[in-house]
Amino acid sequence: MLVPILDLPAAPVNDTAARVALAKLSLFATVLVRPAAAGNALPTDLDLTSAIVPVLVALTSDPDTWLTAATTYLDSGAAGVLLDPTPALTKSTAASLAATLKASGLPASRIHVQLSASGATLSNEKELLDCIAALNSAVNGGYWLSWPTLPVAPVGDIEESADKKAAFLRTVARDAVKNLAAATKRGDATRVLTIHAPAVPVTAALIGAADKAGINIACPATQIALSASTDPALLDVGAVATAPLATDRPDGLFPTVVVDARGHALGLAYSSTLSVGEAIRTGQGVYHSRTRGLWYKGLTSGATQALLRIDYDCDRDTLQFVVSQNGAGFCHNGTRSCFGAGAPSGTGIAALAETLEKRMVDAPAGSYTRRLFEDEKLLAAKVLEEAQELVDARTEAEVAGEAADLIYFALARARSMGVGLAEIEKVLDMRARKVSRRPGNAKPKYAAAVAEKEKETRSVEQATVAPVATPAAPVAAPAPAPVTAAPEDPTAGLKMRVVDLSSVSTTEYAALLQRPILDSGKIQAIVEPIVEAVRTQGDKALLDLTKKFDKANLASPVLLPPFAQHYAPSALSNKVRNAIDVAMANVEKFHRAQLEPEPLVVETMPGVICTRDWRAIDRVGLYVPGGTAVLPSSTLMLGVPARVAGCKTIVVATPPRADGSVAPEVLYVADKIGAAQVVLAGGAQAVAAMAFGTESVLKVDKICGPGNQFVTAAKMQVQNSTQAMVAIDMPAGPSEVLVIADGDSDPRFVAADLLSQAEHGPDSQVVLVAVGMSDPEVARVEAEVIKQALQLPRVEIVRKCLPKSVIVRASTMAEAVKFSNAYAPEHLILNLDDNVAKALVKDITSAGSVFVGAYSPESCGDYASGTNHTLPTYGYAAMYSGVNTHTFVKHITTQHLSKAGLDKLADAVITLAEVEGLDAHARAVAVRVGRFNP
Ligand SMILES: NC(=O)c1ccc[n+]([C@@H]2O[C@H](COP(=O)([O-])OP(=O)(O)OC[C@H]3O[C@@H](n4cnc5c(N)ncnc54)[C@H](O)[C@@H]3O)[C@@H](O)[C@H]2O)c1
Ligand SMILES: N[C@H](CO)Cc1c[nH]c[nH+]1
Repeated sequence: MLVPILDLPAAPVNDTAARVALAKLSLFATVLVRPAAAGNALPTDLDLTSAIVPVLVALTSDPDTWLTAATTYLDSGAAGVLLDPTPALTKSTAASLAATLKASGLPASRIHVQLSASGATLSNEKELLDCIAALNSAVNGGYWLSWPTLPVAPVGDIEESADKKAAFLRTVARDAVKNLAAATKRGDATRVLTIHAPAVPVTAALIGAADKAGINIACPATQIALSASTDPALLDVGAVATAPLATDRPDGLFPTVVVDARGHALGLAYSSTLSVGEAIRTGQGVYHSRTRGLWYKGLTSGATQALLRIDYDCDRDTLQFVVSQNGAGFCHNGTRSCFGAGAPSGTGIAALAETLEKRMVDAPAGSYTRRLFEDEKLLAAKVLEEAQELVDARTEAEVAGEAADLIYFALARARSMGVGLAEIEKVLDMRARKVSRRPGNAKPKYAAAVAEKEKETRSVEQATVAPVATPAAPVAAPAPAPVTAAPEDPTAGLKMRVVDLSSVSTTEYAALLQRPILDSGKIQAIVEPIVEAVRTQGDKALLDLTKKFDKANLASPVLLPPFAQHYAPSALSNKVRNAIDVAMANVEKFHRAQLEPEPLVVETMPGVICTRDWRAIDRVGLYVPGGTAVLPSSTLMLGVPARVAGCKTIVVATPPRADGSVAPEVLYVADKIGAAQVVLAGGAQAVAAMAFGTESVLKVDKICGPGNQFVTAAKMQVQNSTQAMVAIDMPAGPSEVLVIADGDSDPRFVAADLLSQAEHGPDSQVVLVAVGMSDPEVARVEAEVIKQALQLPRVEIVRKCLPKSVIVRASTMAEAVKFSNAYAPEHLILNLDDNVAKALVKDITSAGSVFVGAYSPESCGDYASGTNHTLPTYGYAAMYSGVNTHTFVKHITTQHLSKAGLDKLADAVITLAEVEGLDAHARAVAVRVGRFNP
């Protein structure tokens, strides 16, 4: 087939000639649309459905630039992009281009790649075949062969040859091109080789012969006459459009199936080169009547057709005209279709849309449809009502019925605003062509409404279950089911309990120090079989558990570096990369400073020298939580100190998303810390896999990182296993914060800090110690908490956390500090005047990390200030430190005693050995200092 090359004028592209040319050429061809300058944006209203847009690929630079350009063109609806690499591809650059493409997630079916021929004889055939082989897995659109120096083929030879295919191959394509065309098709048949050889005059015969060899021919659109022309130098558009066709009919016509935009057959007609040319030139349904010759459909009846597209059939002897039929219809009997009257535009949604379009004009006054169109409020209420009913529907029949109702009112709403089904479908088609995806989260107010509704349903369900337990009532009509439940209090679950330290008993005080966690026995009972399954069954159990808990069906439980190959570069904006880089730099600075530069050397007695030095732990496993939030910050908080310490093997484990992928932000950090693998698993199974190792997962010596109760329990369990021989950092469970504030603290800051940890998970706990605050001051904080919580997308998690949280009223700062030390919070925020807060730090004896003053929000420590955010929870801050560089090292001591030194120490050692009755110990000294002669 012919592929026209259309050069757009310089921006702004408002050139009508270019638009008209694109519209006409798109009727029968895929068009290469070249912006005036490479990479230029194209007008958003340009219909690119049949267009391929070139994108320059600088192989030696950051792929981000060309990937962004390609994504933008594909998002604007372009059928494809033609990647034009510089320098010309080699086998190895083709392989890395394929890897980049695969990782990018761009659809292979819309990717075309430019190859370059080097000379008249295609001397680089082997190289081109290698490139095609390397690219085929990532390229399913097609290949272009640019062949500037191809010798001019004798036009006459081609046109006059009886065997056009043979002539074509002899003079233009040669055997090498046949090979390329075959390689292009390998695997599936969708790819086509397109040759652009400017030195070869393009003729209809050339296009036809090439098509038979499975090759497209490209030529500038300016060489095609798109309106009536007598210029012999121009190609007739009808001739080039029908060039690939062959007919065995004696009259030389091509049978033509006529269908509407939905593919419903309207009838059968015949075409000739002349009629096809006229159809393209006029954009109308024009055919060749076997009795009357050229036939402009509807010229006399008014039932004209707008031509939407011309398709070729598989063996190139039949055409399909896709049209939009006007007037009565295609059939001479006045029906839409020659195959029976049928429904106006088919059935279902299309028929409904057409009925509504008619009703908009002719619905009688007072009819329901007329009311709907005229009463905007009624229509709006019906759309909302039907949407809710669809959400509430449970059985298949209910869902089908409610969806039908919603579609009816949605189409009525669109029609009343002048929007028809065609426009809606156009939007849907454009969206289907977009390659960059939005997260698709619901707006907070709708998410909250659904959660509320769920609660409502639960309470209705409970209410209907309750009567079972009550004595049987006398026979009576069943009570009517509640139609609508009373609206619930939106502040439900957002109030914290308030207690006053001055009035609590010792038992109550002790209870306030407890965390809202499940009974550890219960958790261990859940975790134990999981750990055991992974220990004994390795990968198989790991994959099964990942399917069960994370809904991901994986072929392998690990990803290998470089991890950038597992996500599209465009998935990670420069803004996010920069933020991660800033955070990593600060965390590295703080953790590098923790390294002990020199071994500790102490001469305890003359001639007795003791030293202590450190070595990195060889293999470490970093658990990065991923159940309810993606935590690249935890990846860097663990990975940076591990790398700074010099750990040789770093394994990262994180729960995969249901589609088996891992957040690109986590993978970006994994690459930066030099991780050896990313284990696609979460919870107890991930911990067990790293502790024992599996066929795919590397065994580690120490497991670090935070997680939910299951993760923490599994860490505690494997550290006790002599088979695992693995250490852990500490119990870093559900996040918690304790804020000490007084009457001068800004309630907005206090509330924001409490919520920042409350949003982590339902088992988190937040505590406010309010020092000397009056009732109105406490009330202001409570009101702020509610106000800010209601604005959070994760408000439903907050609702589960706050009822387990508490406001503790203390009379004095000393009382507050005493309580905080006993609670030993993971995070302690001193939201107080700077000087007061700074002075208080020395009194803090137990806390994971302290945030000093009103302008030190905990979030800074969570992400980027430099301190670590993996910290002990549950009160373990009383005896554990948070993760730091030392977490990833172990210490080794040495000693050296000179003869004189041993002489001096001998007495003490021999005496103590004798006290313990360990004579051999005593003799090991005595034999050296001449007190024992065996
Ligand atoms: N202390 C710290 O330093 C720190 C830092 C960051 C995050 N956190 C905490 O980490 C936690 C992350 O929790 P998360 O759940 O979002 O992610 P997670 O990755 O810790 O846990 C998810 C995994 O839990 C397992 N799981 C879930 N329900 C289970 C069940 N019923 N039985 C067995 N296993 C089950 C699944 O395997 C799942 O993959 C939060 O509590 C957060 O507060 C703590
Ligand atoms: N607050 C958590 C530690 O308990 C760490 C974190 C990660 N992302 C946000 N916060």
